[in-house]
Amino acid sequence: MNLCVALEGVSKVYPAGNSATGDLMNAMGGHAPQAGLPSGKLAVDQVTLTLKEGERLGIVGRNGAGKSTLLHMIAGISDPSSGEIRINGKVTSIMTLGVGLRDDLTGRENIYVDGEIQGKSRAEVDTVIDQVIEFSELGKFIEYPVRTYSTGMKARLAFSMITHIDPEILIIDEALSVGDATFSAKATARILEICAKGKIVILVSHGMQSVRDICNRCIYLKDGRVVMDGTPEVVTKAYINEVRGEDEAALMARFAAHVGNRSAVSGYEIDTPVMLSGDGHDHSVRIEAVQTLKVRVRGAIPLANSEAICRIRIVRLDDLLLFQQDFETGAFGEGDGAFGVELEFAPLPLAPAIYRLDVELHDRPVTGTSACAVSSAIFEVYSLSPPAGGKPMLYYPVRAGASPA
Ligand SMILES: Nc1ncnc2c1ncn2[C@@H]1O[C@H](COP(=O)(O)OP(=O)(O)OP(=O)(O)O)[C@@H](O)[C@H]1O
Repeated sequence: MNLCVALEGVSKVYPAGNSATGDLMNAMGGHAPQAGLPSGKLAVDQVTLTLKEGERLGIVGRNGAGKSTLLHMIAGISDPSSGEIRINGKVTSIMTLGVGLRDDLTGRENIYVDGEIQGKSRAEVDTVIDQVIEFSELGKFIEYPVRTYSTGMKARLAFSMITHIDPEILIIDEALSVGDATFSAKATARILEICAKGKIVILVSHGMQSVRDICNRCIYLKDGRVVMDGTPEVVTKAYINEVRGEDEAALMARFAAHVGNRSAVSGYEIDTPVMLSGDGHDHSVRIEAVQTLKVRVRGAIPLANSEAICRIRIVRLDDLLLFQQDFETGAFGEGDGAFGVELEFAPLPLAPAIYRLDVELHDRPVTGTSACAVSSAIFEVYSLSPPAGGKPMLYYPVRAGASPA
């Protein structure tokens, strides 16, 4: 028998109101319902695809693109709303590793139960059980109830069980992201072994490297549609570039909204903060890592308030708070309601990336989050000797040149 998976115009619509997320996604850009399809969330849209023996398909796409829905239909867990799925061969699916395990049974007992579900006799399971246990690296834990296992241990057991039953068509959803790096490498090698025997594998993963390592074909799913079908190298590269472009634009837009000086209460003002290196030069835009940095803040508070607080924060582009300190403005008062605060980092303990400096004025020691005045600036920390592996993309939404407002 020639193993084969064939999808012809397969669509899936989740009825409206089935999930809050589904409704929201729909409202934010779901497609208009196709003729003959019920209204609701169109999760998979007219997918036509044929997989032959020896093909290892990776499916990539953003959250909510329809990857799991597509896999569930191929695995027979749910039916398409329209279209046809033909399958030659026995489908074995690992949807979420460890979910099918019985918590009250030991690891060993679970292997027998799973064998029975797969149609194996106890004697047949006996011939592979030692290999399964060895592969799982669970040691003595194999005799303990599964409820005592960590998520990673459950994943190892489930993966070991599944790959020792010679699946014909193996469907894996994110399985390889579970477990430690060593086991994940072993799991990848095991899948390659299965593939070498000419089987069909369908893998959904957010790990582009897993897709490149395991698959020889890849589709990019976007809003339920196949927008690209090609080699894993080409498709994953195109996907990463597109996602990165969208993420960078979204992140910069988010940050840009925070940049500038704003005064919410009259009398409270902050000038754009100045950043100085150890030699006194202005480095407000680009600062070299591991150098001394001074932050100089100037502004005004009402003369009558000696309790005002100036809060300085440094936030990384992904919103991670890295530094926060409150200063009494009164103690630094320069008369006429003007205040000045200076802060020195010697050296600056920030890795190369894009950051935001927030300065807030509060009329008294901070109790809530509302400030009387705020000033924010974006800056880049760079290194003349960047670590191997390139720049972390999330932290680099723009090239050098972002300037404080
Ligand atoms: N049971 C359901 N009822 C209603 N809508 C659903 C249901 N399951 C999924 N959806 C919606 O269908 C769309 C596709 O979901 P799906 O889980 O297939 O995407 P995915 O690509 O696997 O996402 P992720 O990468 O986050 O797992 C999403 O908009 C999701 O909200």
